[in-house]
Amino acid sequence: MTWTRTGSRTTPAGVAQPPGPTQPQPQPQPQRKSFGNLVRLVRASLALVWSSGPRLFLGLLALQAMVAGALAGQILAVQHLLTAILEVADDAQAISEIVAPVLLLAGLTALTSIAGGLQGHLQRVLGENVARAMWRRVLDVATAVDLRHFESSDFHNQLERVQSSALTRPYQVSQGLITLVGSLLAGIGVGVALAGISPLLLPLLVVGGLPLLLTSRQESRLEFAFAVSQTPTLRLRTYLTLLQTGRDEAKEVRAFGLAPWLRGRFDAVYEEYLAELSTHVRRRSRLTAVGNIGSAVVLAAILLVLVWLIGEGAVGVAGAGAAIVAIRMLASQVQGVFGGVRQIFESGLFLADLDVFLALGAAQTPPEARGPAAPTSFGSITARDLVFTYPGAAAPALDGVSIDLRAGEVIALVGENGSGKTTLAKVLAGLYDPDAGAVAWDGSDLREFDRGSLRARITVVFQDFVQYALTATQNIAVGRADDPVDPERVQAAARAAGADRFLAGLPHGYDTILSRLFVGGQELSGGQWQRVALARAFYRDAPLMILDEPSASLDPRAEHELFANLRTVLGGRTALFISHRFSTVRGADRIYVLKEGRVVEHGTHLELLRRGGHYAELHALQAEAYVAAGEATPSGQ
Ligand SMILES: Nc1ncnc2c1ncn2[C@@H]1O[C@H](COP(=O)(O)OP(=O)(O)OP(=O)(O)O)[C@@H](O)[C@H]1O
Repeated sequence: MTWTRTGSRTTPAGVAQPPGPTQPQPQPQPQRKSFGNLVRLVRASLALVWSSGPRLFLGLLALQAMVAGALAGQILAVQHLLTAILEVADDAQAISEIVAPVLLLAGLTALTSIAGGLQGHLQRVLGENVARAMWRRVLDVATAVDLRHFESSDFHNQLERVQSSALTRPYQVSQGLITLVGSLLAGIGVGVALAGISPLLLPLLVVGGLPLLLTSRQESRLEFAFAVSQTPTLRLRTYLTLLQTGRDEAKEVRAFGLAPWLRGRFDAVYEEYLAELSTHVRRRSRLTAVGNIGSAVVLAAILLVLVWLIGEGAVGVAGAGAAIVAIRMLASQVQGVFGGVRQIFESGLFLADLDVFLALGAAQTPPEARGPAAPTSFGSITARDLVFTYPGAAAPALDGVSIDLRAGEVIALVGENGSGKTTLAKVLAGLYDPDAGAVAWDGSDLREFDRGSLRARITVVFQDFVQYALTATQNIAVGRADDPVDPERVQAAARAAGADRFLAGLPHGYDTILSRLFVGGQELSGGQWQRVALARAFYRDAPLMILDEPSASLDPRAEHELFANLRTVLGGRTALFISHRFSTVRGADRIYVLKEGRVVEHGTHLELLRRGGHYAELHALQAEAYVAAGEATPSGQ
């Protein structure tokens, strides 16, 4: 569904294009809405609401029509009641005449209230249905967009606005429309009743709503501009809240005594927001006051006209009483109509924002253009002249990198912090497309293959792998989330990663939840978690395995076992691993040494040592630490 084209680039063919991940996203502006845009917006919103709950939607419309009829009926009942009361004043015998209008008035009032309550319940359920439909779309986009978007603060601001403001808007458009139609129906009903008393009053009442319409359009623009300007502040506030309430952060906040400092920043950010909010609310209140004063002036004029009509004898006393009730009712219906228009207009501004976000998903490669499935195996992988720059970064993280992997090889990447190892791993895994250069499997560029199938052929263990608050089995089996869980393969993967023994010893074995966040959950140590992450990678069973510092948290014995058995466990699969420990790197078939985004050397451990370059220098620094005087052996040799 396309809402509007605000803020996005438009091709000559008129197709909305979202900004690329490396381009700064345009700051959304409150746009003037053309009538055509509003009609498109209303149509798209209605289609969404209809598809989310047609029966609920029809039910709401029926209730709205019922309320309209009941309101008109109330005016007539009031007029009859007043007439009957005046008759009783003249003739006490006429008291029985009062019963019918009283019962009618009571019945219609009850009907209006019951229908109103029911409407509230239906709206709640329908609103949730629509929200679910919108969540699906937003999550589809959030999980499919290029990883680079997540490096951009503009993207996060937009995502925040979509989640906090835009998701409920399609429903609000429909709700605004229902209110508008309902108020219009009720207004017509009451208007007809009022016209029967005095037709002169009708046009005056409609004019009474105009000041509100004019000011509420301005209010909508103010609201949207405020939401956009406050997104970064609100995100910072949420982040500061997380630091003070998060489980992982709690220990460091205490250890460093950060609470007062964090609270200070939190208060300052909140203070800033509250100050902006006060200014915004003052502006809105001024507009609301102007609109309402305008309406009140018109209403006073109408009442004066009514008094004049009574004086002229054009309206009787009962008619005047009923007219006063009708005027009140009609005034609120007119307000309802204009309120509905305002709601649609305001939602439109937010939906334009949502539209740009959803267009990011539309920019993903469509299924028919995804290319062939990646081959199930390869003879060689070649990366040539890779260049990659993170969005907003001044210098490239990879600057002309070339490496080769042959099937069955174990390749190591080494280099100082920030030299580009992890970035290279992500490009080789197809998570980032290089800005220049290419990665090819047996000569075919990775970009030619269907992304999903390519990812199925690669397994990656990141430095900051995810610790799922799921059972041990699920933590491993998410390695192949699309397949049914195979408990035997889960255990085999755990054995290969050295995780089998401690997982089997947990209170519920492999069914234990690996987090204390949930009842019966159990916490693991950092090294144990790393083995679980390795087991997940082994379970995935892909021909290429990329391991980013897989032994950083392992004890020396576990690390030794992992690398001593690596080739057996790999069973002919190709592995690329990143490590800072030369004891683990030395067994690799080939080592690539990165420095400032470039490969400066490559070869076997011995070749690189003999060369006496960067690798030999780093190796010597690490070796020195072990052979410092008096630490070499227990005997001091
Ligand atoms: N998400 C990111 N956004 C912007 N720049 C990044 C991002 N991640 C890394 N960088 C930058 O890219 C460069 C290479 O980072 P990379 O993580 O690839 O280094 P590395 O060799 O893996 O480092 P380490 O040994 O510390 O893990 C660094 O200058 C880093 O600051």
